[in-house]
Amino acid sequence: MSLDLKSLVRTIPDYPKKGILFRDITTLIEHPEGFRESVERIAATYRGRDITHVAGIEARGFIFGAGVAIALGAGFVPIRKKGKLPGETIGQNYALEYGVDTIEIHAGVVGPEHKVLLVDDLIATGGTAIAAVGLLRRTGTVCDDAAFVIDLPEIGGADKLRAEGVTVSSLMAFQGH
Ligand SMILES: O=P(O)(O)OC[C@H]1O[C@H](OP(=O)(O)OP(=O)(O)O)[C@H](O)[C@@H]1O
Ligand SMILES: Nc1ncnc2[nH]cnc12
Repeated sequence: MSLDLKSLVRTIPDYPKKGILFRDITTLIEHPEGFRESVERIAATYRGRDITHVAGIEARGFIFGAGVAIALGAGFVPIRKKGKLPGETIGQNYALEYGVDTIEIHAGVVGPEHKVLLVDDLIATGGTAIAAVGLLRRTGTVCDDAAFVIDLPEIGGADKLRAEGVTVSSLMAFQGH
C-alpha cells in the first residue's frame, strides 16, 4: 500500500511567530520514503510534458522543486526573496497570509522558448504563487502549471491561481486554518 503522506505533515496550532494553524513539512521530508514519494508523485504528473525548468520558491519550495527538477531532467530556477540573488534580477511584490514580501529571479534565464513548472510546498492565499507566475510570465516564458504538496482550499489560493489560467495540482488538502 502506498504511504499516507498526509499523516507525515505536522500541524502546529497557533504557531507563535505567525498566529496561524501551521502545516509543517519538515516531518514529511525527515521521513526518507515520505520525501522521496512526495517528489516522485509530483514528478509523475508532469513527465512527458516537455517541462524545461522547475521554478521553486524560497525556502520550502527549494526542497521539493529541486527534487522534482532532477526527477524530470529539468533545470531549476530559484525564486528568491529580495536581495539574495547575485546577478541582475527582476522582481515582484506580493502579499502573504502573514505579511508582505518581494520575490526575484535572475533576468534572462527563462524566456518564450521555455516551459516552466512552478513548485512550492503549500498554497494558502495564493499571493506567493500568483506573484511567481506573474514574474515568470513577464519573461515571456510559458508557465501554465503549478504543483504544491499542500493545498489549503478554504483560503482559496488555488482557485485564484486557476483563474490566472494555471493548472494546479496538490498532493493533499487540509481544512482549517
Ligand atoms: O499562498 P500564500 O498565502 O502566499 O502562502 C504560501 C507561501 O508561504 C510560505 O512561504 P513563506 O513566505 O512563509 O517562506 P518560507 O518558505 O521561507 O518559510 C509557503 O512556503 C509558501 O511559499
Ligand atoms: N498555514 C500555513 N502553514 C504553513 N505554511 C504556510 N504558509 C502560508 N500559510 C501557511
